[in-house]
Amino acid sequence: MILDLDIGNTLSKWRLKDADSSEIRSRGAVWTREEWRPGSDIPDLDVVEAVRISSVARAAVLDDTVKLLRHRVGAVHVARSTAEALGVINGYEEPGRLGVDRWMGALAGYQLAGGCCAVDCGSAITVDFVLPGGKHLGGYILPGLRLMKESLKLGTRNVAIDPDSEAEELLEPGRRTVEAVNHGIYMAAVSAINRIYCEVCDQHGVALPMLLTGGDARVISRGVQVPHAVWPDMVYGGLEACFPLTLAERAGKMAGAPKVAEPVSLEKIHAGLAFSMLL
Ligand SMILES: Nc1ncnc2c1ncn2[C@@H]1O[C@H](COP(=O)(O)OP(=O)(O)O)[C@@H](O)[C@H]1O
Ligand SMILES: CC(C)(COP(=O)(O)O)[C@@H](O)C(=O)NCCC(=O)O
Ligand SMILES: [K+]
Repeated sequence: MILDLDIGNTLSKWRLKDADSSEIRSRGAVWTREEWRPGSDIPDLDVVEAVRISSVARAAVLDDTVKLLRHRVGAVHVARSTAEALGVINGYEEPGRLGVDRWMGALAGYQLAGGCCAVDCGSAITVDFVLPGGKHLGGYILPGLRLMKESLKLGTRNVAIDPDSEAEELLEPGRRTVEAVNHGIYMAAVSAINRIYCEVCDQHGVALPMLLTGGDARVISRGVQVPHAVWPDMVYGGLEACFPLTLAERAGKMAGAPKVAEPVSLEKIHAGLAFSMLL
């Protein structure tokens, strides 16, 4: 069994993948915390022959995790942001400083779709661009839905956006504090994503496929007008591509990869932008 770990600022996600059949056998998530214990949080390390890790938590969290796992598991692969990988050139001035979850997402997106816009809706919302040919432009970092809400301190932090809400409802003016906050932060997130996408595609003259991942991807997806696909396992896809272990992975297959949505034409993107500038 292969254990894949995606340690984010809020949640540490894990999944067990069958090394022979490439099927996902189980998955889960625990809060990212300082003294995270893989032995007690993740079931049955005895069946695990290899671990792949993407972590943006404090270095000490990763160090402890790796130390614990090395005792129990033969192979532990830790992903790093590098200047180049799998045909993608990292756009950061200091490539190692790009969040490794963003790098994994960009690599997975490029492997799946060629040039792409990779959006990760977690504690932060990140929007990264890779052009056809593999040039990563860099990206944008915004507070995620939960962080935006907590920063307001209006006593609404415990009333989350219902992930099953329809976008039309979430974009209406709120008539209670909690609604005004939820609808405000939702509007901020989806309009920023739509606008960023249009600006960058227009500027670079290419309509890129968009891929969405992260804990808030489903609800944000409903408000994003740009054609896109949701890929909950996108960060794991980067781990698979960087450290291929199964036959399917060596053949370039990433688990749960969605059908890529055809982007709208550049003309439409340009017209939409021109219109929004008039408002
Ligand atoms: N069951 C859940 N528990 C916690 N957060 C959730 C849950 N479902 C959705 N979320 C949202 O997902 C975000 C965490 O998403 P995730 O992609 O795991 O973030 P990170 O990678 O930063 O840890 C939270 O900030 C919250 O807005
Ligand atoms: C931007 C992030 C905080 C997003 O993390 P997440 O919301 O997925 O927990 C993470 O990718 C990170 O710590 N990045 C380092 C800074 C950078 O990418 O420039
Ligand atoms: K994120």
